[in-house]
Amino acid sequence: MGEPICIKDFEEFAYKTLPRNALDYYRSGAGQQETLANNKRAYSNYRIRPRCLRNVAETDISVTVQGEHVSMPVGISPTAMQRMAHPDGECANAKAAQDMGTIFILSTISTSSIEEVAEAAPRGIKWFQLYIYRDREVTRQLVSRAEHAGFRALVLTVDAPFFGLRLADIRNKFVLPPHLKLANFQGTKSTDINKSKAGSSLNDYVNSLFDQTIEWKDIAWLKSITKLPIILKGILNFEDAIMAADAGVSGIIVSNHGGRQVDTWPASIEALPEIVKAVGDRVEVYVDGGVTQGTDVFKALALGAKMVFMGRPALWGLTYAGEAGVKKILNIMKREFESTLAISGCARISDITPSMVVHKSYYAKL
Ligand SMILES: Cc1cc2nc3c(=O)[nH]c(=O)nc-3n(C[C@H](O)[C@H](O)[C@H](O)COP(=O)(O)O)c2cc1C
Ligand SMILES: CCCCCCC(=O)C(=O)O
Repeated sequence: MGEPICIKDFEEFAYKTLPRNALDYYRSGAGQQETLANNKRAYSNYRIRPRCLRNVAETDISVTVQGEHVSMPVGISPTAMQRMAHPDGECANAKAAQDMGTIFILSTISTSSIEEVAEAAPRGIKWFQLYIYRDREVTRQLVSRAEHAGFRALVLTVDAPFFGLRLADIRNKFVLPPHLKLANFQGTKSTDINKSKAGSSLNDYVNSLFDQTIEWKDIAWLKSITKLPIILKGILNFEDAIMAADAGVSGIIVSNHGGRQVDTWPASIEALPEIVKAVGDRVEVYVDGGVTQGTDVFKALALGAKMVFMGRPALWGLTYAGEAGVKKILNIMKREFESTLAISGCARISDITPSMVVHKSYYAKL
């Protein structure tokens, strides 16, 4: 293969290179993986209706997110255990995002610690993704460490009280390779996913340590222990979006967890419009899942997202060349989005209007 020039090229490289245990963990969706496939396919159900003769000589793709200047509306979603893709793992990913001026979200389940990532990318806009542990002291400490390390927001994942059934991980009896650790928990029982079990060790980990009792009232608890803005990740309908806004969160990531939790949940882009309609002006709305092209970014923004995030593409970039690989991925997305924007008649993001993206049925009806 020559130099990769689109996200699919990086994916193909990773599929040929990564060990089976890691590749299957990264690529899998839940069940028969319909939602996983649909996340991508659903973008093809939308068409861009371009405008012309609108002076696009100079383009600006920067955006303000949670009050901060971000160079492009594409950031990096939290994905666990990135050192299986590259020895520098999350540190390399965060550095690439810093260099590109965009947001990096660190997973609780990372193989580089909060402090290591902060040291690697001190100037980057970093958000910390939080899972709430039954042991609230563990949770409290994660929050406090993220605050001290300069993370600027907490992303509370609300779609994973239990772990989705990912068949390949169960068949492979997934274990984290012995040279790697869950770096935020050195020396505690929360590190224990290196040992072989009957099925995937991930299911055991989540089911025994995450707090399945959390409810809307726990958002108030989280707010009481932090000053950071709270963003809920994993909302897929307007009812929950309204409750999130009522609970005083600062943002929502419309997400089905990359199709990894329950198969046949809607594609994220399908769920986005009803959420934007319900809460668009009250909280910032972002989306992830299946974003692999600049045209996807344009569509998501026209449908009301402020920003999109990508999970797996960054893992494929890491696999290819660590920090440089993720930078290449982000540069490709930047170039593709700039090209889509300008050639469709927009010089800046505020020029994108809802009427510029329609469901494909619009044309069937004409
Ligand atoms: C390998 C992998 C690990 C993930 N780990 C986490 C995690 O630790 N926390 C979380 O909130 N979401 C996690 N996610 C979900 C991502 O944050 C994101 O929602 C999803 O990957 C977006 O879809 P995409 O991969 O098609 O871009 C993970 C996804 C993948 C693929
Ligand atoms: C060790 C448990 C892994 C938990 C969560 C990681 C994740 O969210 C995923 O989708 O995988």
